[in-house]
Amino acid sequence: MTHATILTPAQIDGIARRIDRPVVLVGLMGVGKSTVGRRLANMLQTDFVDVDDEIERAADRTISEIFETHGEAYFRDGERRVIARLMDEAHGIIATGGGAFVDSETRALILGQAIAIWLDCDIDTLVERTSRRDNRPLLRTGDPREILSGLKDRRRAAYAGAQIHVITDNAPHTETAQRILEAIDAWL
Ligand SMILES: Nc1ncnc2c1ncn2[C@@H]1O[C@H](COP(=O)(O)OP(=O)(O)O)[C@@H](O)[C@H]1O
Ligand SMILES: O=C(O)C1=C[C@@H](OP(=O)(O)O)[C@@H](O)[C@H](O)C1
Ligand SMILES: [Mg+2]
Repeated sequence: MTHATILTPAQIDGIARRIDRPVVLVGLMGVGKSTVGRRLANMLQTDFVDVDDEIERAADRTISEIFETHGEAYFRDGERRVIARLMDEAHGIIATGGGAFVDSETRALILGQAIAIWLDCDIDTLVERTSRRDNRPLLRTGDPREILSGLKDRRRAAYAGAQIHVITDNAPHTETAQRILEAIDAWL
């Protein structure tokens, strides 16, 4: 289904001026947090930060290397620290990694200081999108579809804590970014 609404530059500008907090994208691997987040920041002419990129930069290692060398718990500690710092400094659009909002401390921090958007789409789409790159260590431990389905069940309650829920399905990046803006506009 196509979504007919196209926001005009003036409408986008109007929404941008009303956004008084950072916007944090949460949801499963492959839903589009990193790529749609960047598009959204471009549209709003604001800054974009990807938490995974910040962790990689701080550790001078890729996410896969961090998982291999130090394990997931170490990665989660870094993730918690990076988000706490970003919430202090924060503005603009922040893409989290899929597990970040599951941590209750991180979730509370984000909900207190930002607008959390849960991006959500069907498992088939997530499986297809995450198969394009081999950069998600959690999906290497078994069948990606089973892993993603299990994570969806286990994480749903945490993601549902976000103030805004946007179902993206197969809409292209720009359309998804526009839907997010419309949802923020309706929520503010
Ligand atoms: N709405 C979309 N339409 C088409 N492709 C998308 C969409 N969202 C994400 N993708 C693609 O799926 C892959 C994973 O997206 P990414 O933004 O890295 O997801 P996340 O950060 O949520 O794991 C990328 O190849 C990206 O271009
Ligand atoms: O869901 C998760 O636990 C993870 C998601 C990844 O980010 P994306 O959601 O951007 O793929 C990355 O943080 C890490 O591989 C763990
Ligand atoms: Mg990402």
